[in-house]
Amino acid sequence: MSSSLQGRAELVARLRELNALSVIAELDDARAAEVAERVDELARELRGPSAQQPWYFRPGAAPVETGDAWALFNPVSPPLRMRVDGGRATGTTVLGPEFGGPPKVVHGGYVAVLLDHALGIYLHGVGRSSLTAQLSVRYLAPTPLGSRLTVEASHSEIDGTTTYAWATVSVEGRVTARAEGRFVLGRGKWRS
Ligand SMILES: CCCCCCCCCCCCCC(=O)SCCNC(=O)CCNC(=O)[C@H](O)C(C)(C)COP(=O)(O)OP(=O)(O)OC[C@H]1O[C@@H](n2cnc3c(N)ncnc32)[C@H](O)[C@@H]1OP(=O)(O)O
Repeated sequence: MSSSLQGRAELVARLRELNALSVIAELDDARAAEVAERVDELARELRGPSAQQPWYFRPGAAPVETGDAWALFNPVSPPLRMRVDGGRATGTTVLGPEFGGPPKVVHGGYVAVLLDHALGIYLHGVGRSSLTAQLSVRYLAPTPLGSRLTVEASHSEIDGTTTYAWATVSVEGRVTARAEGRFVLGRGKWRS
């Protein structure tokens, strides 16, 4: 990664930490307001004309594998980098307190994001870049915060422009959530 992109990645890493600390730090309201003012000072430096789309969508802007740009450079994405190999996509991640729903448990919506993202990267990796048409998630056990999660995705059937695919989230070999879905080949720039 070029040094300028390391700067981008570092900015996002610090923002992630700030997100996490904002939900766990012991702060009274006055101290929280003080910190907010200092964060706003920083934001003022960045305000001004900016693109509508994330910078990493510009052609050639982010020389990293597809999907990694989202994980590395978007501070509200779960930090999940997937590898597609041997008919399967696999990745691992640890989600911090900012992704929490019930105490100590990953919010179900973020679990669905992990599954959908893994499926998107898998389909792109096998040359079938698709949009999610339908996704059904079975939450089999609570997905813990702060533990190493393994995310896997693959497909079961192809029917014309439709791919039926599945993904799982596991912790220590135990599946906590499984998604099955229907994905339709994207049009235009999505069509690979
Ligand atoms: C640096 C760069 C980084 C880049 C990162 C990139 C990776 C990012 C990865 C992250 C990505 C994360 C992933 C995301 O976030 S993807 C974003 C979330 N998904 C969407 O926004 C999709 C919105 N929907 C659509 O655009 C269209 O409705 C689609 C494209 C889905 C279908 O369009 P269209 O209707 O024109 O297609 P068709 O007429 O050829 O139908 C085909 C077949 O499909 C059936 N069908 C259709 N819809 C549905 C439905 N809703 N449920 C069930 N079935 C449905 C339909 O009946 C037909 O079946 P059959 O009659 O043949 O049996």
